[in-house]
Amino acid sequence: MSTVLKNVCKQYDSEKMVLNDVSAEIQTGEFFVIVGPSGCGKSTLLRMIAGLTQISDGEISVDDKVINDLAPKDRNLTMVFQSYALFPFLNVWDNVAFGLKARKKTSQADIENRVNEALRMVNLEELKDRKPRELSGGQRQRVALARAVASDAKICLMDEPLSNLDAQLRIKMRQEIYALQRKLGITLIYVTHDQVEAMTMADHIMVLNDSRVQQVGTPTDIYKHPANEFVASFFGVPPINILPAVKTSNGVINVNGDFEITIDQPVPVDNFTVGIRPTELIIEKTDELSANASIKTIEYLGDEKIIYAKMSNNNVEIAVIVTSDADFKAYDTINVSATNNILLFNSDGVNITKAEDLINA
Ligand SMILES: Nc1ncnc2c1ncn2[C@@H]1O[C@H](COP(=O)(O)OP(=O)(O)OP(=O)(O)O)[C@@H](O)[C@H]1O
Repeated sequence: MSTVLKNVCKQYDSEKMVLNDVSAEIQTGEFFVIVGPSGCGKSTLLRMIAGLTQISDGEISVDDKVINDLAPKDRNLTMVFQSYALFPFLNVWDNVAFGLKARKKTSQADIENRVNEALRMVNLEELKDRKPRELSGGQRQRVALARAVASDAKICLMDEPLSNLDAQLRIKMRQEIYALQRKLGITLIYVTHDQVEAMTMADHIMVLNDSRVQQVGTPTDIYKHPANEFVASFFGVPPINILPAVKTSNGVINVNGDFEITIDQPVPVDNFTVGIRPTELIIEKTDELSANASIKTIEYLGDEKIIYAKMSNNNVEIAVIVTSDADFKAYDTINVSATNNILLFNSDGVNITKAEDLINA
């Protein structure tokens, strides 16, 4: 049982393709996150699943039934928008009950039970008589969530539901949405541009960019085995360092003309780049003559420091994470090297770390 997107495409009028050949399988009961930079087509894809936007080509099916031409109300799903979409003239209770009442299929007693239970689950029982304007952003978001909880839809779609909240509330609501999804066992398809939200909540993540799916996988997969340079750079703060490299001898590569790494895999001959996470770079203070980089700025993050440095060749900038007691300051000259826990990308940006064709070469 699942929601399947098969070669889904979208083109608005004569504009360029907004979504090109999008395919994925979303399992029933999973937390599925669609993530990507602004304008990559996330909301369009969600709206197509909801039936609010027509698809140009391809197929969307739920439990083996194609739903391309089904009206939104017949799709057995509920949607939480970024703007919450609450009715300003209705109080909290009536906002949550609205969809159930409109469907006319549910008895009054059932409506009351479900609305009360939904309000209890999102901790809003006390505020049930208030109007949306008398609520904080987080409370409004909870009303929108309660509405989704009260419906008996098996699939819930959320479009950047936390983007209007401050950082602390976002973390709290993130945990609440995650707990609710687990408790209710619904399929949740969640759109965000925030890689941390994607990483912390998803069972599976779809990464979109340039109108195409870059990768679908678990958070661990996506972080450890990114399909390409884009995915590698999208996840991780600060982002992975992407540096030019050349092969010097078997198993040894020279990075940016600055330092060498011995790796345990065959190395491509032509142009390639290496991806090194900020935790995998090693730095030590040294005198100017033997230095291959100098520190520009340092950010203190409590337990850690992020060191931003400039390599001596090509003005390439790097970010390194060190423990907060490491003794570095701006303008120090340093020697940079790296562990061999790195990624290799070919000239098209495709991840070729441990690629079969290299191993068999
Ligand atoms: N109704 C429309 N008519 C024409 N073009 C549209 C329409 N809706 C969206 N687009 C275009 O489609 C592209 C994808 O938009 P969409 O809103 O799906 O992206 P997004 O990834 O959700 O972006 P954001 O994170 O900024 O909300 C954009 O270039 C946008 O301008």
